[in-house]
Amino acid sequence: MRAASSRGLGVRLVLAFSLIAMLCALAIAYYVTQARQQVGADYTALVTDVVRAQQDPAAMRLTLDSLIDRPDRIHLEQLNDLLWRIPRRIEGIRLQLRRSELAPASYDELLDELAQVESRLPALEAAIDAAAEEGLDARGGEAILALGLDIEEGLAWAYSELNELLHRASAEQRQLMERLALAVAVLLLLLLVAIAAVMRMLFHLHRQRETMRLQSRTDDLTSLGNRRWLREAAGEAFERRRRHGSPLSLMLLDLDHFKRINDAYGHPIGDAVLVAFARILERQVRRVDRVARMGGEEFAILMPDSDLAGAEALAERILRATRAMPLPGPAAEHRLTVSIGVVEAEEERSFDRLYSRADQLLYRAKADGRDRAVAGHAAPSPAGGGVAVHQDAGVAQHACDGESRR
Ligand SMILES: Nc1nc2c(ncn2[C@@H]2O[C@H](COP(=O)(O)OP(=O)(O)OP(=O)(O)O)[C@@H](O)[C@H]2O)c(=O)[nH]1
Repeated sequence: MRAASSRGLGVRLVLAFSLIAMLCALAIAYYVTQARQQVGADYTALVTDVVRAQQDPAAMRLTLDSLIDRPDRIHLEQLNDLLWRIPRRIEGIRLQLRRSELAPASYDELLDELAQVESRLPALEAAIDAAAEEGLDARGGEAILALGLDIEEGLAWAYSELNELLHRASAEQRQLMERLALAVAVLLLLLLVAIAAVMRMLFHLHRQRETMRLQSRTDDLTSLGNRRWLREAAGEAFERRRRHGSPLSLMLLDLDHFKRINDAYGHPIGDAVLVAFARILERQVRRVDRVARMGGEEFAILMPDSDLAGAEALAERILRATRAMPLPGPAAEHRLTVSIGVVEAEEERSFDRLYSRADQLLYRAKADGRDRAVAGHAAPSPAGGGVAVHQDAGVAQHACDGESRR
């Protein structure tokens, strides 16, 4: 009974713990994935734009070189295209930087440089327009080259610094997120450990309570159930009888002249006899029967699904087994006998009333000479003194056997 309920709680605790552990594992996995994706996505977009923008100074340098080598209208147009594209790129990067998590102090200088580049663009644009209208002479070419190189240099420096800043920030943020993820994982792990400890404690408490409950229902000497345990078992048996109408019998057993064993061989031998008798009873009964020590040298057997005839048959076997029972140590020569009262539940609905009837029959068995079972119906006699007893023939025969052995 104890093992089953402890196992039930154990299974429930393990299931609950597994569920919590699974949820924690899912939460960690989700958090780490999200954190990584988030960081990567933010800087990837900005870095991509910066890398694209870095092509502008390179293109500017190339176009200027081509223009100097071979002054041609097409190079002027290419420069014009660049002048149209550069401010848009700068504006896009400026917006993204301001929206980013980067500290403004880390990129303000770079934005200043880009602003200066932007401020130089109209001059270059004017020089290109002039060259386009009036033709490119040596002075115009030098002016375009000087202005263009200035812009190219500013852009190249600003974008390269920006690129480095983004890589550094990205690496730092990734590291930070990894540390955060680790911290969360450790916290969750600690939480799991705490939950496991609480569950373990609950499980132990439950087992302890079960053990105490069991101890309070167990007879220390024989390890049989005690009176309280039998009363509870009887409650269930009466309930089953009420629901299914199945028979229910009770047998009370009291060892005969047990005091003599104690007096002759000492209390420890008396204890050993009680234990040996308990084992005899356990061997004789069915699995559904409930054997208890009611106290002293008195025992009881509750027999669910057993009518009076079945109970008498069991009493008969017990009488025989008790007589044949070898007693321990110095008491080996001594023969033990037992007196038994057997009843089947009738109108009564409580254990106490059933017990009281069985006790009356046990009393009769003792009074009639011991080493016998008296079974049947016992009720206060009309005169109010004794008990009315129906005896089964077989059991009555044993009573005679018992008498003849004296
Ligand atoms: N060794 C031992 N003796 C016990 C225990 N509990 C009760 N007894 C003894 O059992 C004896 C019961 O004596 P009685 O009530 O006179 O009954 P009896 O000698 O069996 O005589 P009848 O019942 O009339 O046949 C007493 O000596 C108690 O001390 C126990 O746990 N161990």
